[in-house]
Amino acid sequence: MMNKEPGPAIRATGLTAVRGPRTVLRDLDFTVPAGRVTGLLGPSGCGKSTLMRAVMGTQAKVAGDLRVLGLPAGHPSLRARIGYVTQAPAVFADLTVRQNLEYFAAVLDPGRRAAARREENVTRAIRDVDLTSHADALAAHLSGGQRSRVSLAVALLGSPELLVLDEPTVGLDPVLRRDLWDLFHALAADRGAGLLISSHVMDEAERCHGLLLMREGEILAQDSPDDLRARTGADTVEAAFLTLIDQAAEAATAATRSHSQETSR
Ligand SMILES: Nc1ncnc2c1ncn2[C@@H]1O[C@H](COP(=O)(O)OP(=O)(O)OP(=O)(O)O)[C@@H](O)[C@H]1O
Repeated sequence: MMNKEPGPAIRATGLTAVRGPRTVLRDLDFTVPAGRVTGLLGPSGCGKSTLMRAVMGTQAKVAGDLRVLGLPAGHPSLRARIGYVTQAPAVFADLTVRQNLEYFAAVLDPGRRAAARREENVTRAIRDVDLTSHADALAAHLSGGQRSRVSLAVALLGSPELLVLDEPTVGLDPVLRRDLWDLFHALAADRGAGLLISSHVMDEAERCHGLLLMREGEILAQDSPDDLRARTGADTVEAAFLTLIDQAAEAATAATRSHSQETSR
C-alpha cells in the first residue's frame, strides 16, 4: 500500500471574519503545512490574532471553509491535538510553574493511571521551555517572559500536532528568542508538528519555512523567505514585504483612477 502524504495542518478557503462593523479577514485562501514552521506576519491590527482565533474555533462571525488537521475548525476532538498560546499568558499566579503544568496536565489527561505519563510530560514541557531551574517558583514571582514560557509549556503538554502561537517571543531577550526558535524547529522536524507563529519582528521571518504576509485583513503573499526575496529582488524579508505593500498600494490607486475615469465618462 502507498503511504498517504499527511494533509496540511490548516487549509483555509474564502475565510472571512467580521468584528463589530468591520470585515477584519477578507476572503483568505492559505495553507499551513504539517512539519513546518509558518510565520504569520503583518503590522499591528492587520488581523493576525483574529485569524488564529478562527483556527482555534473561538472567533465569532467566521465564514468560508476552514479545515484544521482535516476537521472543521472548532471541532471538539481538535482541542487535545492543538496547542494555542495567546498574547496574554494564562497562568495561575498563586501556583508554582510545576503546579500550573500539573493542573493543565490533569485536565488533558485525567485519571490516576495516567499519573506517571503526566509527570513525564510535565517535566519534559518545563525542560522544553528552559524553566527547569524555576519549576518551584510561584508564577507570580516570574518575569513576563518567563510567564509566557509557562503558557508555551502548557501548550506543549499534550504533544500537539499543531501549535498556534500568538507572538510567543515578545519581551524575550535575544538568547531566549534564539532558543525558542530552535525549539520550534525541533518540534517541526522531530515531532512533525505544524507551527503557525505570528510576529511583527521581521528578522524572525527569516527563520520560518513559509510565510503568510498579511495587511489589512488580506494575505499579500504566501511564500518561502527565499522565494519572496527572489521574486521582489529584495535583500531581506522586511524589504520584500515593503515592496509588496507598495505594489498593492499602487495597484489600488490605479484601480481607483480607472474606476473614476469610467464613471466620469
Ligand atoms: N471586538 C472588536 N470589535 C471590532 N473590531 C475589533 C475587535 N477586536 C479587534 N478588532 C479589530 O480587528 C482588527 C484585527 O485585530 P487583530 O487583533 O486580529 O490584529 P493583530 O494583527 O493581531 O494585531 P496585533 O499585532 O496588534 O495583535 C483590528 O483592526 C482591530 O481594530
